[in-house]
Amino acid sequence: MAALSFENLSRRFGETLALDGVSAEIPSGTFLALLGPSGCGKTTLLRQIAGLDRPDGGRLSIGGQEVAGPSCFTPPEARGLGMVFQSYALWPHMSVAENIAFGLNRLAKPERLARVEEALAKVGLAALAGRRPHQLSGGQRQRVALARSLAARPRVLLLDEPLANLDAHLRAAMLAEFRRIHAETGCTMVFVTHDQNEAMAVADLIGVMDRGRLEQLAPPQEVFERPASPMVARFVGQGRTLPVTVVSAAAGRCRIRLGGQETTLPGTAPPGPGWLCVHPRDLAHSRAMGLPATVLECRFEDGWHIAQLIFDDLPDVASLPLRLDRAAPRGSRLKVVLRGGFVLPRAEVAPKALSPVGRTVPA
Ligand SMILES: Nc1ncnc2c1ncn2[C@@H]1O[C@H](COP(=O)(O)OP(=O)(O)OP(=O)(O)O)[C@@H](O)[C@H]1O
Repeated sequence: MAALSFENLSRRFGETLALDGVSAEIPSGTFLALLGPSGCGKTTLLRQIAGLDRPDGGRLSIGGQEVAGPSCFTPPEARGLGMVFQSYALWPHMSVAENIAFGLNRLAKPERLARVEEALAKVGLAALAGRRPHQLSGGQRQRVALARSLAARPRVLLLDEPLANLDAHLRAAMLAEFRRIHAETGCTMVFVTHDQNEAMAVADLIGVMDRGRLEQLAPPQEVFERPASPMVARFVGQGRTLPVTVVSAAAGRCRIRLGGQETTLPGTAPPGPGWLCVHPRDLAHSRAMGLPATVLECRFEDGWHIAQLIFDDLPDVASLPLRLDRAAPRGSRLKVVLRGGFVLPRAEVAPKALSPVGRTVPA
């Protein structure tokens, strides 16, 4: 159990700034998930915490102790961390219990055996202690790897895509397991994943990264509902950003004009150009008034009919998805109302790119 502190942490690989001045305070006992597009720096940050790599600048502290900085570097083995990778790295010639005991040689035998027993019980594998890794399923091997890390009672547990090799059902089961173990141990956990749903389901805090920067650090719901930047809005939960005009703003609410209609939504934008950040749940089919649109296509997904719509009065928007109870034929006409969204400031920028369907897309 230890807090993590990053102070202007940077790491460069040639031309690539893999970490670009990352600063954050992660309270002890947090379950932190790092999210972001491929190459944004998640693994680089995890490796810095682990001590597998040195920063070029800035400081990193674990439990209030500086472990990396201009004049200090604590090696991985002295940081009190556990790591679980997507490759479980178990010794094939050792039993489950021996694999878990492997890193505990410094302890007296009775203490070692007690730790192994406790760790096996925590991950629900007590009955399989004598088996070899090849006699286990993928999920069971993952549990052994987790038990091995837990047995050392780490201050911080680092999980690098730990579920990547498991099928969907096992992933869900292991996620629940991580959450339970986190609650039981109070261990600070840092979880790197490509899967947003996974991150949202388990984490107390989500760190969204982009091009080496920490764009937002906040609880899952806040990242979803109050994105700190257009990048976060687009990256999380199939979010979209629509160019709007902010007519007025006060007390955390913005009056916006969209497609000739005005509405008031939460946001941080001053009057002028804005981005309206929306998720599919923010759009609803309306029988009365709303923005007129045409159905481009409709498909069945996750129990919904998802219609892709082109809006008459939003020429700068390529198409937006709308959840419907019933299928809507291509070319049919609908009206759509906004049920939510968040408004961010928009800097006047760059020429707009052409989308594949020939409509302009917001930059
Ligand atoms: N050892 C290295 N040498 C050169 N470039 C590196 C090295 N390690 C990472 N990079 C670069 O640094 C950037 C960040 O990489 P990193 O592995 O941290 O990204 P990531 O967010 O974990 O990506 P992914 O989701 O694809 O695993 C990338 O552009 C990557 O190519």
